[in-house]
Amino acid sequence: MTASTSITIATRESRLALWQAEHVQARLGRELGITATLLGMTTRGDQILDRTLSKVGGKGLFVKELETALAEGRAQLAVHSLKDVPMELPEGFTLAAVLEREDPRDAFVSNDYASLADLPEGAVVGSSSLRRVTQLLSLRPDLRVEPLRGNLDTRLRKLDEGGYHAIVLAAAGLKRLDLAHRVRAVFEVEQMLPCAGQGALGLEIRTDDGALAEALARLAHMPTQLACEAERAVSRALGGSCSLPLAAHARWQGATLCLDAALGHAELHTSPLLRAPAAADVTDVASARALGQQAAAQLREQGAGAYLPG
Ligand SMILES: NCc1[nH]cc(CCC(=O)O)c1CC(=O)O
Repeated sequence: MTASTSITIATRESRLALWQAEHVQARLGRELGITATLLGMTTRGDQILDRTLSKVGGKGLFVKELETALAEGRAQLAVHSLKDVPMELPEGFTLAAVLEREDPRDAFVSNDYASLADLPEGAVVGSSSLRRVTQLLSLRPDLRVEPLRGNLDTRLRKLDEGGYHAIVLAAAGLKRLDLAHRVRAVFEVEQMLPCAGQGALGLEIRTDDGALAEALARLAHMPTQLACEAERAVSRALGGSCSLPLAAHARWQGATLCLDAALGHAELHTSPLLRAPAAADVTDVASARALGQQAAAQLREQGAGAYLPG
């Protein structure tokens, strides 16, 4: 790619998606000399607000329309929150780079309470994420967890309208939108293990676009990319479905990647969580994925089979 190259970035139109696309647009210009324009699109995932996404087709709903734009040549690059990207991309598409991760943790957001521990008995907490629901109930079985969908602004508005005592959101999204002041407490990862890829951005392109792949590789942050490879491999090894209450988070200690995975029961949200800690020296994608597969195997040994949807 030359300095005069210009491309189109396909993006969803939520404030967060646009922030992320503009962030990548700025980096393309600054670091690679590539001019990019944005193509905003509405996806099915943005339109379905009344049902839990896992029941209507899951994460893929946020990326399909963007992939169609890539396939038809209306755009060359799609910017995604990595956690919304399915574990297996359709034939013809590839993740060219994963960018350095923002804070991967979940945040406790409330107008009246400083932390989860402060919530009164039986308080109502908003979340539609099975991963968050199972972990919340394992920390505080007395809570009532109620569905909460929509983009970040919508979810905050529903909190402010009084529908919930508190809600749980990704810290990364709130920080990116200058909403960090809404965070009352950040969950330590041991308490509320994040989902695979949380806080990271994934850059998706057509597999046949070799020149763009080569250019984007320079934006990749390898420690994040390998950590996310390990996290995503856990999910892939368990079937890759987003209707699983599955958490996977990896951290570096020197050259060692420390991966934690937690699985809740797909239907009985009060069943105890299964946990698999695993660690290995990781140097490349293959060793990162092997670590994720090892954690998934540990979950299976603990009885994950009975936790997976039938
Ligand atoms: N599922 C929606 C979604 N996708 C990415 C983020 C936040 C940013 C990120 O985790 O990268 C969010 C909001 C949330 O989970 O609270």
